[in-house]
Amino acid sequence: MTDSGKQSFITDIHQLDKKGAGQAVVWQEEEGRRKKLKLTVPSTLPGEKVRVLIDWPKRRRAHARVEEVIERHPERLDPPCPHFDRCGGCVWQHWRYEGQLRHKTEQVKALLAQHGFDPDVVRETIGMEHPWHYRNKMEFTFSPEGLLGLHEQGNFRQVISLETCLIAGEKIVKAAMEVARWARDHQLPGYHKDTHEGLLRHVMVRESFATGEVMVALFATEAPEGELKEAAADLTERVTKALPDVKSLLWLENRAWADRTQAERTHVLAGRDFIYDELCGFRYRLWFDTFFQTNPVQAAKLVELALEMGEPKPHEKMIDLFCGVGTFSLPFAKRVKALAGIEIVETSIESAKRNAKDNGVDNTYFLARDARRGIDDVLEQFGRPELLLLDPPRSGAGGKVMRKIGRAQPKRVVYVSCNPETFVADIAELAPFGYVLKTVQPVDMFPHTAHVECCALLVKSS
Ligand SMILES: C[S@@+](CC[C@H](N)C(=O)[O-])C[C@H]1O[C@@H](n2cnc3c(N)ncnc32)[C@H](O)[C@@H]1O
Repeated sequence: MTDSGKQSFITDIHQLDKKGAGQAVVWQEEEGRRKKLKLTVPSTLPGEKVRVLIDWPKRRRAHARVEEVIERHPERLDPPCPHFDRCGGCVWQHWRYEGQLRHKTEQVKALLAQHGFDPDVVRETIGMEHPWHYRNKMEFTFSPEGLLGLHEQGNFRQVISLETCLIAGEKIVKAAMEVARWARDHQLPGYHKDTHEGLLRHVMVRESFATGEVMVALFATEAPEGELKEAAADLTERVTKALPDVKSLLWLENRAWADRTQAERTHVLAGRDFIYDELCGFRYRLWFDTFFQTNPVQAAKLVELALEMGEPKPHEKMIDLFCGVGTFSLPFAKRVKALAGIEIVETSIESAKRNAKDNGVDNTYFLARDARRGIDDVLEQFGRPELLLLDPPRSGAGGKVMRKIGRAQPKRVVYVSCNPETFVADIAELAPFGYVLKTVQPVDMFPHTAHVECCALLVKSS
């Protein structure tokens, strides 16, 4: 027991949890009985012996900070980012990249085996050659004091003031620092989530690695008018001077209670209200709220992989379910007779249609509909597809959608997943329809985090 009433324990890290933190168990004698406490210990690795300091909590689980690593994992590194211990952006900068990739492969294999699938269909995870500055989009938050930064690990109320970020594109960091200096120089107040007072809420920066174009979007509770007009003009001058690649500088009014980067009104301070990006030779217009793959280097590999696995043919019809703005639709449409894309967000569908037109793709049919209803509508109007690709959100497609896919009987299903757990549950629904899992290829879209993306092929056996 220390002077502060905390207790010190030496313990072994036995495994990692789903979010990438170490797990350990410690025991305490209390009134003659041994009590067990499960610990979550960020920034540790399996097999390490560590000293932690904790308040013994009332519950059986607690978060603990490492005081000392007594026995180090052979792949442990000194994390290069000064914010690593506090920032919620990365969890594994203390682990050699090869170890991260190996862990991701093993995680997918173990999950498949647990659900009765053959783990040998899983290939080694495809990593990045340079796993730094890979993100093409970041959202930063203002603290009530007006400091711009990222959320603290596990604490969405606390903002860590930003000095650098090693996973964001370099222009993104530069733009965010410029806006942070501007806010400080003008002494503009940050927004307070509890009282709903204050002005500055978020900054979202997008950078196209292909075209070089940058979008900077500032979210505030008021319009850039009246007393704010001068400050807005100064923001425009500073940002466009420091970053000539900013082709879209936006001031977005957001008065909603929800803590999201949404807007009631858009004010274009400089340039247009979208930027151009490119992926696999296709050109896309991206607005501030357009979903687009955030690691373009790995996204290009993912699209190539999906094409390789799906083997689209010129006489075939295909469905792209959860198609977004058409990242998979356009390259596939070039190789099939006709493609139908289904997506719930209307603006994404408008964008997909425009992207198809901009790229000279004229055999697509895009439908803004919930996947469940969309499949029925498309099957009715379009007929049975030979090939179906799905790329659902983290929650997965769900049993009803998967059974509809099974009944539609495409010959081949390519499943792109950002959550192995929902992926395994979804593909289990296809087994009774005669689908066999042929290949699972994990692709590391988010180095230094525990996220795992996979591209898988299922083929109808009879
Ligand atoms: C992981 S993203 C994939 C988007 C696209 N394939 C891409 O690579 O850009 C998942 C998409 O599913 C859409 N979505 C979420 N729920 C949906 C639903 N119930 N029905 C149809 N689309 C949905 C989201 O809007 C999002 O665009």
